[in-house]
Amino acid sequence: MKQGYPIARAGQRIGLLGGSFDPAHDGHVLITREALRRFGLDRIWWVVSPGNPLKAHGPAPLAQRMAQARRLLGGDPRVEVTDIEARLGTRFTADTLRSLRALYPGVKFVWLMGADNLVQFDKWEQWREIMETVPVGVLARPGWRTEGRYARAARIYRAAEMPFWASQRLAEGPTPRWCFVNIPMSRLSSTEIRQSGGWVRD
Ligand SMILES: Nc1ncnc2c1ncn2[C@@H]1O[C@H](COP(=O)(O)OP(=O)(O)OP(=O)(O)O)[C@@H](O)[C@H]1O
Ligand SMILES: O=C(O)c1ccc[n+]([C@@H]2O[C@H](COP(=O)([O-])O)[C@@H](O)[C@H]2O)c1
Repeated sequence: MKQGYPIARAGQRIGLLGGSFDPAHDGHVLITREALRRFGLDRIWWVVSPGNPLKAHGPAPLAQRMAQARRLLGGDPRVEVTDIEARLGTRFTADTLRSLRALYPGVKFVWLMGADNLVQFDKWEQWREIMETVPVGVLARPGWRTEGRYARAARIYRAAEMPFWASQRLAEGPTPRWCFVNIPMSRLSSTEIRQSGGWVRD
């Protein structure tokens, strides 16, 4: 594997949590720990985005966000903070996933997101390709549980939804498949932290 790219073995179940992490907070840590357990994952990579294609304002510098995310995680060996999108030169998730599949044959990737992202998922570039090629794990977020469950993408792919009690098998088997899990929730958000002055950009 090229330098700077995370290591993974064929057969490993790896969750990908994409985000701006501007800054990372305990809500991210909570959903990461829950996703590991609920979706039966071996590892989770935090895919720190160079910039969300749907957001008009750019985030803090990538290096600053990566360093803060690593400090927050405190060296949990199951979680890796990666700048893989900057390395791959991808911005859209569908492109990132296509590149990762080619780079890591045999690795079982799962795309993870909070319920708020499921609501706007049908606006993402080639979102159907994402659904058709990668299992998707959705984690409850305060204020978004109901909207998430009835989002357009959720309705279109209702037949591919796995029951919560089978969530541990999300990474195995044919796609499309997705699963929504109710978890203990955190109200934290990066927007609120930024607005309260809790994150000063370099
Ligand atoms: N408190 C939370 N509960 C559940 N999911 C969350 C929570 N915070 C973030 N997420 C999820 O983590 C991923 C990355 O989130 P992101 O970096 O955008 O943080 P955010 O707090 O949503 O930021 P912002 O407020 O800037 O939109 C997204 O899939 C998002 O839905
Ligand atoms: O591919 C897309 O069209 C797309 C549109 C919006 C968001 N995303 C991804 O969703 C993840 C969460 O984004 P954000 O900015 O809400 O933290 C992050 O990995 C983004 O690259 C992807």
